[in-house]
Formats: sequence, C-alpha cells, structure tokens
Amino acid sequence: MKQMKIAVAGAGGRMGRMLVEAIAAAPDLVLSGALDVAGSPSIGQDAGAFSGQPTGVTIESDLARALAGADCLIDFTRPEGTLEHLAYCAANGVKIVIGTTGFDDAGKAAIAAAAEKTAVVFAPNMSVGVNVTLKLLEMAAKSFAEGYDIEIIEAHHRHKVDAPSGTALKMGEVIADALGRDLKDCAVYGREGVTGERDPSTIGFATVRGGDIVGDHTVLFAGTGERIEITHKSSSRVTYAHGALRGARFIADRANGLYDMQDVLGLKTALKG
Ligand SMILES: NC(=O)C1=CN([C@@H]2O[C@H](COP(=O)(O)OP(=O)(O)OC[C@H]3O[C@@H](n4cnc5c(N)ncnc54)[C@H](OP(=O)(O)O)[C@@H]3O)[C@@H](O)[C@H]2O)C=CC1
Ligand SMILES: O=C(O)C1=N[C@H](C(=O)O)C[C@H](O)C1
Repeated sequence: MKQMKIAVAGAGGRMGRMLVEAIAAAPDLVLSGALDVAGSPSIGQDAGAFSGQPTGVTIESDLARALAGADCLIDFTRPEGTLEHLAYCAANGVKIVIGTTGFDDAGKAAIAAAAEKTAVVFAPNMSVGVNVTLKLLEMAAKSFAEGYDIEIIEAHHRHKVDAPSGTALKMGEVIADALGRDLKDCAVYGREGVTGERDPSTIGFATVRGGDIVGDHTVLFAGTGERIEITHKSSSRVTYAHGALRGARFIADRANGLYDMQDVLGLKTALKG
C-alpha cells in the first residue's frame, strides 16, 4: 500500500499531538514532517515524545524542511502561521487541511485564492457530530423562522484564544443563510448595561472560557411557551483529529479547490431533496 505522506504544523500543540498519534495509528498514512513555531519548546523533540512513542520525525521550525516530500499538510495553529504555511503549500503543490480558527475576511480570501493552486480542506470543526449538527440547524432554523429568538452559547478551555469559536460562528452563518439573513448584519456578540428589548432579527452569541472544556456548543431557539436546544459536546479532541485525517484522504486525489467537512463527509448531497 502506498502511504500518504502527512506533515503536521503546530506539532507540539494540543491538536498537533493528537494528530501525530492518530497518524501513527493509521496504516495508510505516514508522518513525513513536523513543524512548530521558532522558539517553541517542542523544537528538536521527536514528534511522538509526549506519548512515549517516538516517530523518528523531529519537530522543526524550517517550513521547507518540514514539508519536504509531504503530500499534505495538516495545520491547526494560528491564522498568521497557517497563512504563511498555506502560501508555501500553494506554491509547491502540497495539499492542505486547515483546522485553525479566528481568520478575518482577508485571511479567508487568501485561503480561497490559494485553493486555486492546491486542494484545501478548511473547516472550523472536523468532528462528524458537529457537521451533522450543522445540517440539523439548517432544518431547525427554517422551521423556527418566526417567533423564536436564536442564541448560540459556546464553552471552551481556558487556553482558547479566539471568541466566539469558529464553530459557533459557522453555526450562526448556517442559521443566517437558512433565514435569508447576513450574519454580519444580525450578530450580537455579548450584552451589557441597558440594552433595550431584544431585536427578534438578531442572532446572539455567548462565550464561556474555563478549565479543560474540550468544546460545547448549544443553539437555543426560544419561543413563547417552549424552547428548543440543539447541543453538541466534545469530550475528546480525537474526533477532530480523525476528521482531519478524513479530510487529507479526501483531497488525496481531488483537483485544486476549496472543500469543507460537509464535502468530506458527503453531507451536501446526501441530505438534499
Ligand atoms: N477545526 C477543528 O476541528 C478544530 C480547530 N481547532 C483550532 O486549531 C487551532 C489550534 O488549537 P490547539 O491545538 O488547541 O492550540 P495550541 O495552542 O495547543 O497549538 C497551536 C500550535 O501552533 C503553534 N503556533 C502558535 N503560533 C504560531 C504561528 N504564528 N505559526 C505557527 N505555529 C504557531 C503553537 O506553538 P507554541 O505552543 O509554541 O506557541 C502550538 O504548537 C485553534 O485555532 C483552534 O481553534 C482546535 C480544535 C479542533
Ligand atoms: O480551540 C478549540 O479547542 C476548538 N476550536 C474550534 C472552534 O473554534 O470552533 C473547534 C472546537 O470547538 C475546539
């Protein structure tokens, strides 16, 4: 069997470590390189050192060396790092799976432009459960279009640096699209002081940060006499890692272009009709 060669960016991070472990356990994949930011304490260590299972791949900060021979880079880092790695991938024909969140509009445009030169999977949440939840939300939003106030509540660990989470924003976009609204016009990010009564056309966001919460998302449809809550809770990062590996396998033989986890999981076509 020809193994797909995968490089991991942010190899010393929470997701990077999970990915290194998942790749080591996948017979069709092999870790070809491990990258982290210069100055990171992980530089110079074996990528599997944290788990006591050496991979023979040393984490380094040189992009060209870490990506040498790679078919695909899996990147869960920070927007500025991902955009630098992406430019290299686009110029050198390396495919890329992007899990990083927190991009601004210019960053998202750069990802779309790079996807003309290489195949890209880009999704704020790679878990099967969240992606199926997005389909449920599309249906729910249409059913609760009138008379229901929509609020999105998310909770994550104390180390998370962006808010609201990429997943919460994606949920907001899916709901706004289903209702024919633009999230940019109707999102309310937190409330304080004398806010006035709630505008029914808005979608509210609330963020909780604390401890080791892996990732909880609830969408509340609050009507008169009833409320509906659609909740997804992650209890391990392994689901994100397995989703990212599915993404890498999906683009292995795909043409250049921008794909998301709905493409990877076949959810765009499977539930139409
Ligand atoms: N799409 C999905 O399914 C998921 C997405 N995420 C997203 O993935 C990203 C990473 O999350 P997580 O692993 O928890 O974060 P961590 O902080 O644990 O890991 C990030 C890694 O990237 C490195 N890094 C930091 N800045 C840069 C940079 N400028 N260039 C290159 N590398 C850099 C860090 O190095 P150092 O530690 O030395 O700073 C670290 O190794 C976040 O954006 C998060 O929201 C997370 C889980 C699931
Ligand atoms: O930072 C995290 O941990 C997570 N980030 C992603 C997001 O911002 O939605 C996905 C998941 O919720 C975990």
